[in-house]
Amino acid sequence: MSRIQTLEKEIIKHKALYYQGRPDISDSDYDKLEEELRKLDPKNSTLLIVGTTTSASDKIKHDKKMLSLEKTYVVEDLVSWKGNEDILSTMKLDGISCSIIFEDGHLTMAKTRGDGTFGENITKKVMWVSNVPKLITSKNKIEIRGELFCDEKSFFDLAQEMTSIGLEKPTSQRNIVAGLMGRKDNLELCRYIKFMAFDYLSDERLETEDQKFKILSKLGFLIPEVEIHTSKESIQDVILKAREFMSEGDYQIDGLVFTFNKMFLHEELGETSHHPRYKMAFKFQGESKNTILKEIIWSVSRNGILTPVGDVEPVELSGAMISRVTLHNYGMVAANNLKAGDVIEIIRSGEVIPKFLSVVTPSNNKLEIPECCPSCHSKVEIVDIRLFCKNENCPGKNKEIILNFIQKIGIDDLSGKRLEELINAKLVKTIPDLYRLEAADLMKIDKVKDKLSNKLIESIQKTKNVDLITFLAALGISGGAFNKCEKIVRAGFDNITKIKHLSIEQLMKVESFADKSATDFLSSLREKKDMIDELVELGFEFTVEETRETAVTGKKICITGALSEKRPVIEDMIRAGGGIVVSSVSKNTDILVTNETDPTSSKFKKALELKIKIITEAELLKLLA
Ligand SMILES: NC(=O)c1ccc[n+]([C@@H]2O[C@H](COP(=O)([O-])OP(=O)(O)OC[C@H]3O[C@@H](n4cnc5c(N)ncnc54)[C@H](O)[C@@H]3O)[C@@H](O)[C@H]2O)c1
Ligand SMILES: [Zn+2]
Repeated sequence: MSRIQTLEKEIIKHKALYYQGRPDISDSDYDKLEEELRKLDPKNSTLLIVGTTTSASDKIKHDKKMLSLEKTYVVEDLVSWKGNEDILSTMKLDGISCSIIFEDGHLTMAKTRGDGTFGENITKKVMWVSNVPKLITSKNKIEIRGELFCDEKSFFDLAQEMTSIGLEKPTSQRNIVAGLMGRKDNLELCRYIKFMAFDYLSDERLETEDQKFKILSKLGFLIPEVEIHTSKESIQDVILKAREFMSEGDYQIDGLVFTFNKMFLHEELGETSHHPRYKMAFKFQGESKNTILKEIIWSVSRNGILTPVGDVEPVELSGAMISRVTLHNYGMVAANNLKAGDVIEIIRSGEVIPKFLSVVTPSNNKLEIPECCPSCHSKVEIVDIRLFCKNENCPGKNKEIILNFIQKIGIDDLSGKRLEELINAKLVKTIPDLYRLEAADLMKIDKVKDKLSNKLIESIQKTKNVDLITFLAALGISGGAFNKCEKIVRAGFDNITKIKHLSIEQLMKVESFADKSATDFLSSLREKKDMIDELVELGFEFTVEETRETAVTGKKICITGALSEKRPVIEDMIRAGGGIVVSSVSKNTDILVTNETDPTSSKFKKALELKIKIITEAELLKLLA
């Protein structure tokens, strides 16, 4: 058999397994097979197959074909595809696609995508999906398309229920959805599945894509957050947001889907046999590998959540050696019965922290869930899928709060280890305590000599003159990352008094704050008011940098190696020039700043590999001038 024939066979086999929820290989390994075939035979018809043929006896023909999506990993591709048209973005859920038909207001049929032409009848199962309305107000025949998916909390509950009734534990949030849709019994388990709608097909003539989402929402369907983009900057913003969601969100996404907003363009552009030309998926390239989980380490975070990190046998993933992966939360550990010795699949996508994906081979060890906080030993509380230390004075939690502040405000000489010594010596309990420290205090702790303590005090005191956005971002307000605080300050809330008196109405008018995010932000800010007053009393003064239009405006810039000034100083200069500081190099990075001449750092090597512009500090200063 030729290599081409072998690849064709392999691809078809793996597709069939994957769409039944029983993949044999990782997505990145599967993608490599497609890539290889594309190189050998770009027009091979196997590459045009949508999904997999269904072997089910109950096959239903789709009125309109259900296609796959064209994908890219590069922002520039999206921007050139967009041209001057407005495009709309939604998160790309990683579940299985589903079409639901309503006639005379009643749900009459639900089917999978199948091979795009014929789908499998899953009506009985979808009847169990509680967030799918079974009766709607529209009397016409309409078709709703969307994704069936399983969120973290439901996965946790589902895994428990499946074990309790003697079924095999589900392997992953994605696979279990396909698995349940293929089951002949226990249909009630489908009540743990949710549906998110993203397409509306009817005889109605609509002008724009976003009208569809308004209709879907009115009919009672859960819809993804929709944003319309007119510029490259806003596309980059939403990609950044999706990236955050990938590591922190409670359901799985594998990118974003972009669609031309004007419906007449859909007709004009049409479809290939594989995908519509008016849609484009932006995916985060991820590589996954198997490794051994050596130990689960729990630590308490600044919001009191006990987070599990997996210490794994080092493996190389997308050019970096990985020895630690996030195991997300208690729910994930419990639902997957994670324990030392398990062989697990881990993934690293773009700049996202490497994370656990699924268990490949379980070990014989026992699942161990901590009963006490690793820092203060008080009893932990279980809230849904998270373990909490609710002790207000938990030293571990306080250390994380203060350490976050130290790093964000830029007290470079104060390491986590030294902070721990200060906390243990009862010299520091809160952030303001840092600013009350005197040289004599510092000399009480081990190895801190006269000269060093003066230098440390100087570094701390220097940060009292701070850019307002940096200060706010350092406070650790919930939902108050740098880019969010920047939006608030740039919206005219440019002094601390205005910030302290922010109202919910005002905040909701600021870009990217909605009802819930605004409420969360304000209640968290309120808790920190006394501390802000204390810091002001200790002599804090805030500045607001004017941003200027420069040659780096809108550019994503990464720094590596030592520069003549401290990192935060250079970073502030970049931000003041309208640039965006990023922490690692990816395809989306525009510039790497370094004074290295030889590629020693991994960022340097990666930038060379991706042909990203590399400039020196001196050249950066010229661009900022
Ligand atoms: N591991 C394996 O063995 C294996 C085998 C086959 C395929 N795969 C993986 O499957 C993927 C390819 O599958 P595909 O062809 O179904 O394409 P896809 O899943 O990448 O994209 C198409 C689907 O995205 C879904 N979608 C989710 N959110 C959406 C939104 N907001 N708007 C529009 N659509 C949305 C739709 O259901 C649509 O059918 C690849 O990632 C590949 O690695 C893996
Ligand atoms: Zn604690």
